[in-house]
Amino acid sequence: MWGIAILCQTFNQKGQENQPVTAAGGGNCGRKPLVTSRVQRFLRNLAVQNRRASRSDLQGRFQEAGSSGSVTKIGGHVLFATDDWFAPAENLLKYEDPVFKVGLYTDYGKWMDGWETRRKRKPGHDWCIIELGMPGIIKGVEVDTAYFTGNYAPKFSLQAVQLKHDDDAKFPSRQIDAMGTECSDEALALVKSMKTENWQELIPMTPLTAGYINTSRKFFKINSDKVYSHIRLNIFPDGGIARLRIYGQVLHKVDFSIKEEIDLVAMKNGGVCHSYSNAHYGHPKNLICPGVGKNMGDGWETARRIDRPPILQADERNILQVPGNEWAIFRLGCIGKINKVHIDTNHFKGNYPDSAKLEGGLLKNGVIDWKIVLPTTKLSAHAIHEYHSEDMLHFGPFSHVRVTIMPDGGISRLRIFGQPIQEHPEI
Ligand SMILES: NC(=O)NC(NC(N)=O)C(=O)[O-]
Repeated sequence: MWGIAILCQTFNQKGQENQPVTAAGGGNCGRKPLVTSRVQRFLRNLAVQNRRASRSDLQGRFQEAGSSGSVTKIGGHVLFATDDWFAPAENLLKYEDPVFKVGLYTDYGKWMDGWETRRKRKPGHDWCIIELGMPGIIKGVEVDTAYFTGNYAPKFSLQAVQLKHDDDAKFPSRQIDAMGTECSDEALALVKSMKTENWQELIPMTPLTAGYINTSRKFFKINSDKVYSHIRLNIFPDGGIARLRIYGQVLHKVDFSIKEEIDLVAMKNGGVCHSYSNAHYGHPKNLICPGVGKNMGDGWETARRIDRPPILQADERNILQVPGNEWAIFRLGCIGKINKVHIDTNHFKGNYPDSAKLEGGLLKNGVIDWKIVLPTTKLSAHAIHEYHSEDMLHFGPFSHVRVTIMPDGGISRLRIFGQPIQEHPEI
C-alpha cells in the first residue's frame, strides 16, 4: 500500500459540517463570480478582510517552506485552497517528515511546515482540494499535526469523489496566494463543475490534538472499495495540519491490446510492494515510484546487517554479522514476460549493495515457485544497471518479482520492462 495523495469539502457559512453544496468555490477575490451568492459573499468578505501579498513575497515564502525540493511521490497535487496565509497547502503532500525551525518568521507569521490558515473572524471553515496522484481505492488516511500546538486545526473531515473523465480536465498550475488559490477562469469553471452531491464522506468531523512529538499522527482505516480521484480536506474552523497521507491501491487497467513493452512493476501500472525484510531508512515501495529518485530518502535503504555491541573491537564485527540478505517482493501490475531490467543505485554511493539477485514467480494456488531471472550480480555506486534478455535465465510469465540485495544497503529504482500477458487471476 502506498500514498496516493489527497481532495476537498463542503463550504458552509454556518460552520456546520457535511452540508452538501452544489458547487465548491474558493477563497480568491476580484475574480469571476462563483456559482452561489453565498460563495460570492464569502469571496467579497475575504477581499475586504485581507491585504493581498505581492507575488515575489509569496514566492519566497513558498520556497522557504522547502516545497520546491519536496517529493510528493506519485504526483498528488493541490488544486485549490481557501486560505494559505501562514503556510501553503502544498506542504501537506511533502514526502519528508515535518520539521520545526525555531525563530524563523516570515512576513506572514511563524514559518510552519504544513498547511496553516488564518484565525477566522467570520463564519465558515477552511478546506482544500487535492487530486490524487492516481485514482485508487483508499484504504487508510494519516493526519499529522506535528509542531502545530497552539495553532492546530481543532477538527477535520475528509471527503472523496471520482470525477468523470470530462470533469477531470487539468487545473492550471496553482498560483499560491496568501489568501488562497488564485483561480484562473478555467479553474473556477472546474471547481463549479465538481458536483458536490457526488462527494462521499470518508471521515466525518473528527477532533485532532496538538502536534507534540509521538502524539501528532492519527491513522484512520477506510472501509470502502470505491475508486476515488480527488479528496477534499476540511478543517474546522481553521488552523494547521502538517501532513496528510492517503494510502491505498492504485487503480490501473492494463490495455492488453497494445503490444508495447511497459514497466510491469511500476506503481503507475498497478505494481505493489507486497513484503520486504527491512526498510529502516527507506521503504521498498519507493523503488516503483515514477521518475528518478530525488535523494537517498526516495529509495529503499536497509539498516546495516551488523549487531555490534559497543565493547567489541572492529575486527570482531564479522562474527556478529547477521546472516542472510535483504529482500523485497513486488506484485506486478499484471502477469507479464520480462525483457529488460533496470536496477538503479542513484544516490547510494557509500552504501550501495555489494550485489543483487532478481527472481520471478507465478502465483498459483497461493504458492509462488521462484525462478532466477538475474543471478547474483555485482552492483556499483550511483548508477543504472541495465540487463537484457541475454543476461536472464528465466523470463516468465510472472505475477511477482523478488529482488534480493546482498548483504544490505540501498537502491533507488527497480524497473521491470516487459510484455503484459493477462490480468492476475487471483487477488
Ligand atoms: N505563533 C504562531 O504560530 N501564531 C500563528 N501562526 C503562525 N504560523 O504564525 C497563529 O496565530 O496561529
